[in-house]
Amino acid sequence: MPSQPLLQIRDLSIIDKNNQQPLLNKLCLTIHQHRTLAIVGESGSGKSLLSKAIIGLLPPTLTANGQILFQQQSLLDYSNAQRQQLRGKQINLIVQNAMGAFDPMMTIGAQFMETLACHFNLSYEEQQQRIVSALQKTKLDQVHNLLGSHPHQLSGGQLQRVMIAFALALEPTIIIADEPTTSLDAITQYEIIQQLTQLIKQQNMTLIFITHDLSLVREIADDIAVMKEGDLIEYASKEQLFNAPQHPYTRFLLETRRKLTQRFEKIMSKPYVING
Ligand SMILES: Nc1ncnc2c1ncn2[C@@H]1O[C@H](COP(=O)(O)OP(=O)(O)OP(=O)(O)O)[C@@H](O)[C@H]1O
Repeated sequence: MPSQPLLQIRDLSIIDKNNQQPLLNKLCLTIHQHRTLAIVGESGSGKSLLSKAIIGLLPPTLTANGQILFQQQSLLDYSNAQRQQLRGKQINLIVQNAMGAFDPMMTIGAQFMETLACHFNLSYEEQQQRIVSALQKTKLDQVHNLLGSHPHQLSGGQLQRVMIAFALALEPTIIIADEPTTSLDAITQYEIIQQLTQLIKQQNMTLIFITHDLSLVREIADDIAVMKEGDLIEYASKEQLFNAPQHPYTRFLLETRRKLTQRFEKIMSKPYVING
């Protein structure tokens, strides 16, 4: 039984003001509380633009028409100040390139405290408690050393975990994760996503997860939206989509993945022989 709609997107179009080209076409999507929605689709299909429109970070050369209702409030009618207040605390974005998201001149601890101060009125001790707890939840070691470090002193995996900890510490209603681990190796990627999805469930948050990776989607999603060339072509529960895909493009995506998996399994089942 689906829960309350948290986010309703109605006839959302995004137009390039320079040439009036539509980049997203009258997209309609309802996102329910406490669920994980995966958005999949080929490169350039409009996944990131959709997430930017939700969080209010579209570049000024693009315009959004239609409606984005968050808890019945029309976000496209919000002022910049209202959007800024919502960002981070209510709707939080975790992006792919963690390094670019941090200030290189400030320690992680100082940035964490600054972020919390924007949204909460906490004492120094309360801030520290919240920061350490969020970092530990993402399985980061030596938290105190880490807080004194600058971003360049951390690995890609550590930085991604810190970014997730920032998001969790703000206890947002929705986290949008836009290919958050693409730049990491497969094992670290898998571990981080597992932790992120577990923590999101524990903290009763809603997750929108943007990815190309259908195997990951099968693991973590409740619902799946498939995009192609600015259109939402299919939106269904995971079971429905994997068992009975309706659109030929969705069938093509699933078939391609199945063939790749079969090929991989065939290669792995052969004994390893060194020629020559
Ligand atoms: N600022 C912009 N101005 C004009 N066109 C843009 C802008 N940003 C994105 N686009 C175009 O909009 C389309 C959708 O881009 P978007 O970044 O949302 O794709 P995506 O599905 O997230 O792709 P990827 O998986 O490669 O990240 C693309 O054709 C892209 O070139």
